[in-house]
Amino acid sequence: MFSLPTSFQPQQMIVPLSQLINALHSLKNSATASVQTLHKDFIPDHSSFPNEPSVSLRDLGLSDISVSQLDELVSRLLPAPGPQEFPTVPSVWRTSHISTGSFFHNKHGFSHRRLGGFSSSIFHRQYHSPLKEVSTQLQFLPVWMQSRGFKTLRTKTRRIESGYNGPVDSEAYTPTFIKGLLEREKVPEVQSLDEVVKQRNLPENQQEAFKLGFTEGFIRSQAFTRRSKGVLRRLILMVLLLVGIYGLSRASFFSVRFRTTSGFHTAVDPIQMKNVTFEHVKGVDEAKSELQDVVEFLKNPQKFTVLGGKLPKGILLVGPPGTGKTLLARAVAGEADVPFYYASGSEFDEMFVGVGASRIRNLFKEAKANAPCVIFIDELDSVGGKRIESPMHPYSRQTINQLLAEMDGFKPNEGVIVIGATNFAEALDNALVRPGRFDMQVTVPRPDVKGRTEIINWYLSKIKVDPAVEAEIIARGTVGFSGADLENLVNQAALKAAVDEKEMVTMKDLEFAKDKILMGPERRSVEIDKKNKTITAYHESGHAIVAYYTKDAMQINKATIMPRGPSLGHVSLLPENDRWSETRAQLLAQMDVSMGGRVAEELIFGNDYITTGASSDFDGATKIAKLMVTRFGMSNKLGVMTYGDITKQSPETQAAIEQEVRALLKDSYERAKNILKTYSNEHKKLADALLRYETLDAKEIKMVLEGKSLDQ
Ligand SMILES: Nc1ncnc2c1ncn2[C@@H]1O[C@H](COP(=O)(O)OP(=O)(O)OP(=O)(O)O)[C@@H](O)[C@H]1O
Ligand SMILES: [Zn+2]
Repeated sequence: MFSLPTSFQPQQMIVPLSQLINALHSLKNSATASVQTLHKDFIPDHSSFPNEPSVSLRDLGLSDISVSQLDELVSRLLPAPGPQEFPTVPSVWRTSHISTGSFFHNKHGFSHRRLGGFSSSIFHRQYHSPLKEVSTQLQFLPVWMQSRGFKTLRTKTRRIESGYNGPVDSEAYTPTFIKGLLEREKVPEVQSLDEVVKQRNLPENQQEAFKLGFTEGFIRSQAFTRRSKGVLRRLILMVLLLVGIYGLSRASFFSVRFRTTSGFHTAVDPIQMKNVTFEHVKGVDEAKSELQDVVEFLKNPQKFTVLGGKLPKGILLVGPPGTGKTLLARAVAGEADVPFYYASGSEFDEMFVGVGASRIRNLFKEAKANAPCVIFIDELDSVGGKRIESPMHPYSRQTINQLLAEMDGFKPNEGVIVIGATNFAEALDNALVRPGRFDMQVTVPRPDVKGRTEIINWYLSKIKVDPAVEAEIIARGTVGFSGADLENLVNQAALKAAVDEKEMVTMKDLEFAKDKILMGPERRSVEIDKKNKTITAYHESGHAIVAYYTKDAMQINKATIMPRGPSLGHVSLLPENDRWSETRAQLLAQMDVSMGGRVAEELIFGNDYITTGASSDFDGATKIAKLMVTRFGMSNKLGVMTYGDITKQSPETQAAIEQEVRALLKDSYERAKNILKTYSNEHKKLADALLRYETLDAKEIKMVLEGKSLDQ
């Protein structure tokens, strides 16, 4: 397996919001502010969920930060480029999409682009409103610290939704109207920081400090209110139940419900998960084989220890959200056919003294009585995290100690395996990862192309699919998607097919779902005038033509002039594989394709009519050129050397860098122009076809360029 120095692993790069705010403020005040410190300690990325509440740039008092300042900030936050195991974008990186606007804003934070390798790419012409873009984008920043309050519900719901038709949880049986009642909790209540500050009537000089402090605990207090509201709602539910909507036959349902809703449970019920096995977890073969021993042990603990087998008591599953950690833990229990106890770290993190600790005690007591079994603690970092030691979590130390005491308190041959999940092991309290506790770590990475293909196929196998569907094509275009994201993609495609009253899900539906997730919903309703449509058609064809006729460019997947999210149209390219590294030729090709859009506008409509819609393409090209010169050692003049912080270089070096970047861009521009001049006929044909058909896939583009008719 591909293993890298930890410093390259992007999950490490997560920035506490407070630091980010500080950095943003200092950047705002001085162009040279150093934000290097931001590289250090950090919270995990819980990005993939669109419904998270958010704080916008305005809330941070930064609505007037410029795009280039933000860009500067982001580039400093980025880790050194290098081959990255996960072609993922850490949270902060998302702001870079944002700030440069060069790729789509994308709530999932998937990369179309990453340092040290540019994966699948999208080129587009966009509405011109950079600042608006920036503020929409930044809304995702606080997602980092939202993990605690909201994740439980989400995971829980997801757990229920993905129930594998088995008796997963009592809630799986809840009829729709009650489910609705329960689910309303999921809607986040967003309150801007400024509003909060206003409510408190704080003197001016304390406001900033309050904002920072509050940001740290922001979610916590909300989560708390939400929780109490949940209890209320559930009380209503109880009454409904008592009235007998269910009848006495539902007595067992009732008792479970009661325990989990009372807020102070006294007993914990295991979840039997007979029908979840390793078969259900795709694309994480390595993790599965590492866990195989644990399954054997659970099947027969005595035999195992007699043979001298040494097993950890605790296993830590480490990986980004949605990669199947919970599913894997369930599968371990399922494979061994033992009870599975689910708990979420955030459930233990309580405002009241002793509650968290007593929940832990109960959980272990119950589990030990039913050994062999698996205890799964999701979001372990929210109870056992380093950063937890703050006035906002007064009793977390107590809770951690209880957990440690419990883990120390049973012998390996008792057959209790504690599996903890975290997005990121470094966040955990050191005491937790000491021998005899969570001393085995299993990485659950985002799936690679092969894994993604398997996952897509797996979820496709549950629905009616057009036999012509090629999962691999979708997999290639979804670099950075987690298992949960892919499951969502297939669902969305099925939904789309259903809405269109199709018999089965086709490639078009899958592509549609992918674009929707990556770039936001289509905007069919936007009336775009004919002139603008024509410019967009030529712009996008320009990208496509350059990509088509440049040897080292990636293969074209699709071109469209259908507005989506902030863009007016786009061209997407597909890498053959998840690219670990890129050659100089590939980087140059990528730049040329970026240039194609603007050059097309210029050639067709003349210099006076070029639009602002290409700014993002230039940003993209510039970024690549800069990286080639300063990070990849691909410039002859500057040699094989990296220049970390450009502003710290001598004025001569800075000038040299700038000159090199300019030269690269100019050459690239000329190459694109050459191609578009040479193939001006094809360019026109493609633009016409786009105006007529709106969207063209790879095959159709090829036909148009070969002069074949698309109407049959
Ligand atoms: N590798 C996978 N194979 C099949 N399905 C997957 C995979 N990964 C995720 N899924 C789907 O996504 C759902 C959510 O995944 P799961 O809750 O296990 O992720 P997680 O890593 O525990 O996420 P989190 O950190 O957010 O709790 C699963 O129930 C499953 O339906
Ligand atoms: Zn473009």
